[in-house]
Amino acid sequence: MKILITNIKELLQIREAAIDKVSGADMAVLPKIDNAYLLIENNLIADFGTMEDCPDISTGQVIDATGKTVLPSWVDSHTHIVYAGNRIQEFADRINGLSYEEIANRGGGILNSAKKLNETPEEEIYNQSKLRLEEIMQQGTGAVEIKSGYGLTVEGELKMLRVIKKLAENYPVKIKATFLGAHAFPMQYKENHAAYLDVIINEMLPKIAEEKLADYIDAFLETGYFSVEETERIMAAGKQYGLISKIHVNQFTAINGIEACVKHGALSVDHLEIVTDEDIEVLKNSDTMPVALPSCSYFISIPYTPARKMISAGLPLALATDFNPGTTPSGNMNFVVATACIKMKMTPEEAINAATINGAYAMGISATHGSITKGKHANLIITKPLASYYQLPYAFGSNLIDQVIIEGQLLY
Ligand SMILES: N=CN[C@@H](CCC(=O)O)C(=O)O
Ligand SMILES: [Zn+2]
Repeated sequence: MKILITNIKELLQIREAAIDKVSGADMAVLPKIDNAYLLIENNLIADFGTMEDCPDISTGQVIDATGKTVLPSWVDSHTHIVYAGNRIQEFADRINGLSYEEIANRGGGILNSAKKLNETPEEEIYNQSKLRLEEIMQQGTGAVEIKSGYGLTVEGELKMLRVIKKLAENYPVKIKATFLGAHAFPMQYKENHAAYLDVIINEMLPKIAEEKLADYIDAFLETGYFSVEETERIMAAGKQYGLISKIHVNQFTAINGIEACVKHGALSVDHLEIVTDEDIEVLKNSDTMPVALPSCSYFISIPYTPARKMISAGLPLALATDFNPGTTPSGNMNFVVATACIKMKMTPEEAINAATINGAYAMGISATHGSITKGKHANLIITKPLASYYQLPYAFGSNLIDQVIIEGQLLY
């Protein structure tokens, strides 16, 4: 099946030669073709160029994109979209003055979601989660990483990962699964961390590996959650089963966690609301992708990742949503891109690079996703008519997406 998109006003993020990520000053460069066409064949990007060279196709579908922008679909490399129920009461509690930490200390937060998850049947969790997946696909996300971490029991974690597997089987969107058993200590292990690490390493991990349910491993490396040493044990154990780490770190405090993550070859370090000069130095000499989650900063009123400082130091940066019931009940990558421009002072070019090719790197899929490159998967956003692509972050509250193509399939 062929799809030919013609008269594209601006075709963004074209990369003739495949690249895996962009860093530092290169993040400000977003190559594009004006008045372009793009040809899809067998769900892959077969060709693209200026309209002067546009081929005729005798079979297939032609989409006229006059006035519209076409770009790679968003790659959301950090989400928790599989969960049960909601945390609306905690939202109200925060408005009334409680902090995220105070709510967690009262048994709310992650443990609240874990209780709900363990009480809810797998099919019901699937039905709730698929609505969130459908929503983000319509908002232009073509690839998404989904974490476990609301089970915190062997059965609960397996249940979440099975739901993620079923979503991956039933939807065209590219999904990677991350095991996050080390998301919080269940109440009964608060005073016995070693015993819960034993459950993660010796009970959960072997079963997850046996059923091939996870691609990556994660931990919440944070004061009051998992220490540097505990996270190092998790990363090392994951590696034994072929799971590279992607770690929650530096959300509230900087405790030299990034250095440990880099030492263990983490694919990404995520959150980074608090970043020290030493953290930046460590990241400079690594292949680890820093990932910022601006909707989380927005929703719980914590600092934004210091993007300007990091990019000026020559680092790459990826953007993701963190879609979860507690700190970010939104999976809208359009809002993330806009907020990165508005609050983190990233340019539109930097933000789009961060939400496409660098997101793909943070998911381990930049060989196949994240740019307009011949042979890559046809995951595309076709916008409504725009004055220029700057309108995407500028009109931050508008839905500017007209059509979405995921793995060669036109969604609507
Ligand atoms: N910080 C740790 N985990 C999630 C929040 C989880 C929750 O509150 O449910 C996050 O990335 O923000
Ligand atoms: Zn998260």
